[in-house]
Amino acid sequence: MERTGYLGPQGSFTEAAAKALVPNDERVPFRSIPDTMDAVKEGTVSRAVVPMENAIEGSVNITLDYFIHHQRMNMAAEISAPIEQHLLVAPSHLKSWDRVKKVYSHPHAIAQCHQFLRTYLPEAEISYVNSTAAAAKYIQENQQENAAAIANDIAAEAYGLKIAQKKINDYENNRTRFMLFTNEEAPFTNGFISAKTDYKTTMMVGLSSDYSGALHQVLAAFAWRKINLSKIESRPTKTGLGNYFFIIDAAMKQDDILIPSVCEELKTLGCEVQILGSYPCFTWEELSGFQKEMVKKEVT
Ligand SMILES: O=C(O)C(=O)C[C@]1(C(=O)O)C=C[C@@H](O)C=C1
Repeated sequence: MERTGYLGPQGSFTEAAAKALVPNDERVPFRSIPDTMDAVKEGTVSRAVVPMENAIEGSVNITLDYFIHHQRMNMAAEISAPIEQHLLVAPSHLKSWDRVKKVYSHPHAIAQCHQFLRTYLPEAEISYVNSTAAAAKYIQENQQENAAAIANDIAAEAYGLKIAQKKINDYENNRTRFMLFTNEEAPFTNGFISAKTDYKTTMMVGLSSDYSGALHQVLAAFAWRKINLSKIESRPTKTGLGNYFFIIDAAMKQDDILIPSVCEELKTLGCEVQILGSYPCFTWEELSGFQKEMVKKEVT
């Protein structure tokens, strides 16, 4: 059985994503995103699931930066999952939830509920912790504190908390993309890959120098081959102000013709190019549908 690390503790969104993506693995919680990724390099686990991007707040920069600068592995699979944030309190604070003095959660969860907090808890101090589930666990362990956590219903159940306010994220259709990283070279399998499975190939591109139209030329290499890009993002190289590289997600599986020829063209332009992974992309809805079907088959 494979061991998969995830941003814990139990009850995090990341745990739910890992459970859907690799249901048969032994899942091991870690206390931070870098710790989860380090565990793969150290061999404690063979793969890691961590949050990558949220529909409201954008990229999880610590994941991207730690991966690029400190812990290079393969991007091996993606799962996107719906995210519903709730305000959780200890049972004794249920009626007085609007008088809590402090709100704990992961920075991304706080950002997803920014307007809610401004409107209903404008005086509350915000305290950032490593994950939504870590916030819920903290409230359970410190019930005397007049405080709340932003987390999901699984965490509410796991830590004996009450949902004081449901669905407090400021925008509907809240989703997060989670990435499975591994050191293994073999292609990812979880038994759910079919001919209909979508793939992405993620590339890191550094421009040779700052000249007008440089990015346009990079994008043209994809455009004339009719390769659809699902995301392009710039991140600092951390070598000086204004120095950036681009992370480009091409909506296709790595092949023998198109992707290698894009790389060649970009290199001819003087760009540095690295392929960070080519991986299947799942949704939580499709995987939980598959898993329900399997349970039904086992029962009948
Ligand atoms: O997995 C969790 O519970 C987390 O706290 C992480 C995280 C994230 O970093 O995006 C995961 C999903 C939600 O978007 C909010 C927080």
